[in-house]
Amino acid sequence: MKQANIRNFSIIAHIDHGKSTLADRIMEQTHTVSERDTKAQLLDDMAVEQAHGITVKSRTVRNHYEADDGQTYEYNFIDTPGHVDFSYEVSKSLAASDGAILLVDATQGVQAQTVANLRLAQQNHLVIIPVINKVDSDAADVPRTEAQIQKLDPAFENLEMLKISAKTGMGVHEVLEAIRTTIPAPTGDKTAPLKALVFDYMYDAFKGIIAYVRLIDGSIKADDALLLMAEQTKVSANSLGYFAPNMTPIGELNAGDVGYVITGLKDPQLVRVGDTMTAVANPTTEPLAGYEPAKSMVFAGFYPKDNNYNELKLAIEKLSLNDSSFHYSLENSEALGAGFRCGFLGMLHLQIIRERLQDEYGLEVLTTAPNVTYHVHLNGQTEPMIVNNPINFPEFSKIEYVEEPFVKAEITTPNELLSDVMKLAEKHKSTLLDMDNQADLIVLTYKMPTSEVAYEFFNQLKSVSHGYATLDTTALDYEVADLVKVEVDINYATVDALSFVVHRQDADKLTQELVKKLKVAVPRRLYPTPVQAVVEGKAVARVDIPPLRKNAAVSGGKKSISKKQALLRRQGVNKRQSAKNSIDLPQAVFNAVLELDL
Ligand SMILES: Nc1nc2c(ncn2[C@@H]2O[C@H](COP(=O)(O)OP(=O)(O)OP(=O)(O)O)[C@@H](O)[C@H]2O)c(=O)[nH]1
Repeated sequence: MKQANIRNFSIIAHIDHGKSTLADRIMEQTHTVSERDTKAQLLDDMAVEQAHGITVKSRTVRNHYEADDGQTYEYNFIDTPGHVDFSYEVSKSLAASDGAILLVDATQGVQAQTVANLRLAQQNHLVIIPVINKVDSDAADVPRTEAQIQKLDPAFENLEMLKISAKTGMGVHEVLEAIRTTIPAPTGDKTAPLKALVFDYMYDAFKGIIAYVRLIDGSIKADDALLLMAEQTKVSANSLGYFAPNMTPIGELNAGDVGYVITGLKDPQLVRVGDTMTAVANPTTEPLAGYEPAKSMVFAGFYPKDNNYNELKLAIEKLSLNDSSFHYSLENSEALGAGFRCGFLGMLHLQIIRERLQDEYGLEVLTTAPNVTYHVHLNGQTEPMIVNNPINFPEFSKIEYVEEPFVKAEITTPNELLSDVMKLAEKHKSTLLDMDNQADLIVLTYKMPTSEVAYEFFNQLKSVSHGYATLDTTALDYEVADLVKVEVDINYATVDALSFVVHRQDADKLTQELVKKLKVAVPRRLYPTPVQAVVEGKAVARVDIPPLRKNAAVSGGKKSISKKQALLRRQGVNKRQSAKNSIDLPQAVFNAVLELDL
């Protein structure tokens, strides 16, 4: 394929505006797949994606398009996820594209994520084709949607926009033509030293690490000796090809192409998304700019449930490779043993990783309460202690002060929901920095503690705005905060894995809520079990879990004395045993903490 006949593009859209449906139609109309094969949304085949109805992981698919000018074009479509937790994935896909289709649902109009994704595309200097979708729907308001899009960018002002139905296929041919006529062909030099952007990775149990690449210059042939520049890792191109949408081997990838390289490499630690791939024989001198590594916002402990630590370790390693914004390190808890401290972009990300462990690896994990990274300044120390695990949060008498991270939170909301959204933000310790109009939407800019945004805020925002408001966050600096560690004692023994850190002002309310939940969640025993929440050495909330059976000392009046004595002896044995036994806690106990509105 001549380079002039290649187009690399993405589709960017607000969630549910029809991106996957349009991708399916494009694959059908270019005969990449037959209509029969396009069962329910081909691209969203990951089980979690189907369960959540959202695209999590980016895919790339090569299509061959026979255009109206009589020529055949190679259309590399790079799918992007639509959720805010995954904007990191979006930037990766966009860096590999030359243009983007900005898809807007005519029944909803421009939404916050439309604006946020457009901004990312503009930062990547992509040519943008706005397209209005769902025009077949009775609820569509095409003129209003068109007017909103026109206000987003001066370039769209007098533009005649494409109006389509991804569902019926109407107008999709015009989109295919616009891709050819509007998005530029890649401009690389096939004869220059190899320079390829590794924009994603996948792990395959048999084939090892598979790198997704966009070739900027040069070419790759099977068996070429390659170099991943970040870690100076040498690999061999065991096999290469493209996705159509299944892996399709090919002998050579050239400048401008998007495809995959099977490296055979087994160690996930040696590869990095955003890396530059070059040839050992004739390496490029200048690596590509790559990406900023994604910073974790939320941390939580993952512990194996059924003694399958090694299996869990392997699964977590593979997932972190496949999802470069998911980080982990090893950790230990007295209550739960060996486990992992995992870093996520947000709570939805955490939930999705948990589900992927279950769906793809059959592994259930115990999850501890989420937290952010704190800077703890100890008395007499100049450097702060970096704490991202409540277990390591130092004892209060040693602490001079604590700092927590803040974010700039940009909330885009329809005008009529403004007051509800503002009330919610205020509840989460925010400071309003700015207020602006964009199309028919209001953009509110707040400064907020990261912990307030990262846990439940997004779900609450979705709920008060019926899904119409969206959120975009950028990290700001650390600031002093009044934080305390809450410890949970069960039967007078601290269960370290249940500890969490909260703002002092919320500690009372949250600990009361917590013990109430624990009263139901902690398994009953033969004797009453006290559960208390402790803050700075003082028990601030307490419940007693009732015993499993009637206590011999207070009931069983009709029983004979010897039977009572036997029962008392059994209870005594149980008490002594339990003092020695490590406590076996079900996920329900951890959920009691996870469900708190921290
Ligand atoms: N009426 C109508 N419905 C559509 C059209 N395109 C998509 N839909 C429906 O809109 C819903 C969302 O479509 P998807 O293609 O899954 O949306 P998406 O943007 O890929 O969603 P995410 O992957 O979650 O970002 C589905 O129920 C589709 O059937 C259209 O042109 N007309």
